[in-house]
Amino acid sequence: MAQGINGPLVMVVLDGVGEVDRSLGNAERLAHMPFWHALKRTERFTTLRAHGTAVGLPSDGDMGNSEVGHNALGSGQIYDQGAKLVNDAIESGRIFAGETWNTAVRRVKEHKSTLHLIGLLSDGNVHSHIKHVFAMLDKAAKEGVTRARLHVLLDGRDVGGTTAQIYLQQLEDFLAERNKEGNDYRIASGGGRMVLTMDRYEADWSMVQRGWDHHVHGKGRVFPSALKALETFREETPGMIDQDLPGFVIGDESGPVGAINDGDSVFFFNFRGDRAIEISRAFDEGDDFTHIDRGTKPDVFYAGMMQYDGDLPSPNHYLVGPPNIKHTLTEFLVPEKVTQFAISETQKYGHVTYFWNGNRSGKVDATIETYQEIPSDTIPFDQRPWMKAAEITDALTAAIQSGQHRFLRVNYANGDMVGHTGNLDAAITGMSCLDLELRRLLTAVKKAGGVALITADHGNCDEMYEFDKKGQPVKDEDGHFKPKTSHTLSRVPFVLYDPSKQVKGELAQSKSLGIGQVAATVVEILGYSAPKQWLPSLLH
Ligand SMILES: O=C(O)[C@H](O)COP(=O)(O)O
Ligand SMILES: [Mn+2]
Ligand SMILES: [Mn+2]
Repeated sequence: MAQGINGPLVMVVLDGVGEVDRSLGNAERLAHMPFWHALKRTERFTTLRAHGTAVGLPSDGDMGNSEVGHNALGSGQIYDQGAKLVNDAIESGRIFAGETWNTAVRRVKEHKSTLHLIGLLSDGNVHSHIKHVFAMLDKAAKEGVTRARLHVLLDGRDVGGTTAQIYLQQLEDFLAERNKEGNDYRIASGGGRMVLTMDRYEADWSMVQRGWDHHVHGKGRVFPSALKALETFREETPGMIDQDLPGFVIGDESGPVGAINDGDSVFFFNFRGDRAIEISRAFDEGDDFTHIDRGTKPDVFYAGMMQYDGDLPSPNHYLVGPPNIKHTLTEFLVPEKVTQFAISETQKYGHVTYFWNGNRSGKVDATIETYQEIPSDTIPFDQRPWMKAAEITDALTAAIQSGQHRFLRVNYANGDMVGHTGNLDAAITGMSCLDLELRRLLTAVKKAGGVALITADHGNCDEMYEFDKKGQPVKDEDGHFKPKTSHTLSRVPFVLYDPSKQVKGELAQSKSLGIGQVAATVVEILGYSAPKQWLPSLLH
C-alpha cells in the first residue's frame, strides 16, 4: 500500500479560468474573490501552459479547449489531437484513401445523389476547421461528385462573436469556383451552434431536433441564401452573437434546395466529439432511438470526421482515427484500488468523465468509480451565472464526508460557460459565486485531513474583451470594448492546498510547465511513482 496523504485528494478544475495579470476585462480579477485570491498568495502556487503544442494542438496560436485540456489532465501525456490528426490525414491524402470516403463517394455517384457536409463553419480549430471542408469538397469535385449540399452551424464561440459573414462569404466564393466547373454545390441549411444540432451530454435534445428538421427535412424559415438569412437576422436582432442565431433553410420556388434523401451520403465534419455524438446517433441508430422525432428517416451513408466515442462506439463510420489515449490516470489508479469520484453539472459532466478518460464514456471499474451529474439549467448562462456551483459543492462535500473516495475530481463550469456569453458582468457574478464554493469545499477538505489541487483546463473569462496584438483593447464603432466569447491563450493557475502540511516539496516554477504534468503530481501525492510514459510531476 502506498503511503501518500492521510485524507482524500480533491482535484478541482475551474473550467475556463486563465491566470492573467491584467484587470481590464478579466472576470477572475474583477470578481469579489477574497478567498481564492488569498489562496494564490498563501498556498503553494504556480502557473501552467494550457494551449497550443502543450496540449497537442497544431501550433501555439491555437487556444486551449476542454477536450484537449481534460485529455492532458486525465492522461498525463500529450497526444496529437483531432485538429492535427485531420490536418495530417489530409496532407498525406490518407483521409481520402480509406473505405469511408470511398464508400460515400461511390454511393453518391451510383445513385446520382447528393453529398452532404454538416458541421461548424469557422477556423476556430476547436470542433472543426473550414479548410477541412474545402479539402473535402475539392476532392469530391475531382472524383466526379457533381452535387453537394452544405449545412453550416454558425460559430461566434470559438471565433469572434459576430464573424459568421466572413466564413459564409469564404464558403460561397469557394462554391462559386467549384460551380464554374459544372458542379451544383450549395449551402442548404444552418443556424447558430447553440440553437441547432450541437448539443452535448444530452443537455437539450431539442437542439438536435431543430438541427434534424432543418438539415434533413429542409423544414425551417426559408431564405434565398445564407448571407441573406444572416443579413435579416442582424436587422431583426441587432447585437445577437452568431452562436445564438436561429435556424434557416435555403429554398426556391420548388422547395428546400438540400433536404437529405435516400441514397445520399452525409459527412459530419467536426473532429471533436462532445457536440457531435447526439446528431451522429440520430443518423446511425435504429427504430429504438426516441430522443427526437426523426419523421421519415432517409437511408443514407453517414460518417463522422472522427470516431467521437470509443466506448459507445460512435459513429459507425469515420474518416480519421482518434488519438489513441492510453495509460490514463484512471487506468493507473483502478488496479491500485484507489476509489474515485467524479462530479460536474451536465454541461461539463463528460469533461470529467469522457474527456478525462481519453474520450471513452464507460468506466474502467464501476465498483470503485462513482460518477455524479447535476442537471444544468437550459437557459443562457448569463441569466444564471451561478450555474449549479452550489449544488455541485453540496454533493461533493457529501462525497468527501462519506469517506468512501480517495481521489475526487470536479469541474466548475462558470468561468467557461458564462465566459462564452461575452457578458463581463455576468462572468464577474459567476466567478464571485465560485469564491464561496471554493471556501466551502476546502473547508470540507481540511476537515477530512485531505489535500486539494486547483487548476483550469484553459482560459476564457480572463479575457472578456478582444485585445489586439499589442495588448490594446479593441473597440467597436460606438467606442465600446468588443466582447470576446472564445477561449484564450492564457496560462492557468495551479494551487496546492495542503492545510495540514502533508505534501513535501515545492512546486516547479518555469515557463515550460504544462497541464499535462498534473496527473503525475496527483499520483505522487497519493504515494505512487508515476508511470514512465507520463510527463514529470510539478513537485520537486
Ligand atoms: O463547445 C464549446 O462550448 C466551445 O466550443 C468550447 O468550449 P469547451 O472546450 O470549454 O467545452
Ligand atoms: Mn473547458
Ligand atoms: Mn469553453
